[in-house]
Amino acid sequence: MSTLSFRGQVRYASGATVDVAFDAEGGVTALFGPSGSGKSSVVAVIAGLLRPNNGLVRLGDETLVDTSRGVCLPPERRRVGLVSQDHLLFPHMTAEANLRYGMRRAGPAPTIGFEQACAVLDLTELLGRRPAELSGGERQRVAIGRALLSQPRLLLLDEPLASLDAARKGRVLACLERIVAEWNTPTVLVSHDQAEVRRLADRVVVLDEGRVIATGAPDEALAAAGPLSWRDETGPMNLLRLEGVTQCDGAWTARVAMQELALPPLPAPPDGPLYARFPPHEVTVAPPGDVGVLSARNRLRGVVRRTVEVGGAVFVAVELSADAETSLWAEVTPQSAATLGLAPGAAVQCLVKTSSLRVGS
Ligand SMILES: Nc1ncnc2c1ncn2[C@@H]1O[C@H](COP(=O)(O)OP(=O)(O)OP(=O)(O)O)[C@@H](O)[C@H]1O
Repeated sequence: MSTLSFRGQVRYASGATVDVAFDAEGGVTALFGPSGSGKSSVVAVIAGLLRPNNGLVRLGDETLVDTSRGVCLPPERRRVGLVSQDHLLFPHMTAEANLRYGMRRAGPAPTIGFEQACAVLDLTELLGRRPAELSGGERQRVAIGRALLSQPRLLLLDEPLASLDAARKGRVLACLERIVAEWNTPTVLVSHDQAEVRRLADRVVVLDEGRVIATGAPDEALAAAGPLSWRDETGPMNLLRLEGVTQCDGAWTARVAMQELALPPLPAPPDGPLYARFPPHEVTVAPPGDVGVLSARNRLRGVVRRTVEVGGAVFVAVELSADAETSLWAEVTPQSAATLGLAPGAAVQCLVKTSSLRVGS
């Protein structure tokens, strides 16, 4: 198993600096962060497309970059399989020829065979087609297959799902899950999608403004990184993984941290993991105990872990009882935070209207 040890500093002429260090020991390591946080710079340094001003990058016992000794291996000698958003398949070659091109770069004792890769990535029907005759998701699967067949010591996936719609995303995600389970090739996944990260990653490195602001298991690292990193395209967003989703008399419910959550109606029984998304400003914080009759059906009990003031609002991280791994953010005014005594250790309940929840994969 190749461990990636990354230390790199890049200073751009624009004044932007990326200064990042992390270790990735097998499994899937996600680089997560908002736009401009430095993810692509780190990928480019690992792949050999960008030489850092200072850096020491090692993969297993091989040194890819050591600026102090003037070492910077060219991309083709790194055995890093890169799949990026603009999957660069050869347009004049069929899917099969693209895949076999990947195999030409493999070492003498391949561990991943052609038929096996086609089966896992669902490519068998597509082999005779050229890239222009494939959908975005199909092209992405061929690109992943080609990278895998080159027997990389490290798979580098740079936002592999970014340009796909929800259905195609689900299909490629399922393929990635199978790849991880089948071969356990050490993988670095770049993403700004929390759900993707939680589903695939063993550990997360959260970047912001060119620095590492948290690392650890997905829930832990994302919670530690604070509300500004818990974003989707619409702004700060909570994301809770739902367990035991069931329907009874037309009402859908699920469990989160051993507590019950009432869900809005779902079109169909879930196929794969489901998440509830809701913005922190949709959460009402109340003291524990009876708060009387309210329209909000969801009352999640927890303990305040920390508070962060951002732009005149107070974001409160609440660790849900019975599962300290799961937390959510509530946004309140400084006045409410003071009145309610929202400080670390305070017991609270978080009221969330069912209609505020968006449920999806
Ligand atoms: N070629 C360049 N010249 C000057 N500045 C750059 C260059 N490439 C990146 N930067 C700056 O370096 C910082 C990190 O950028 P980087 O592309 O690594 O971030 P990112 O997290 O990959 O962003 P995105 O999610 O938008 O791709 C940003 O401030 C960016 O403006």
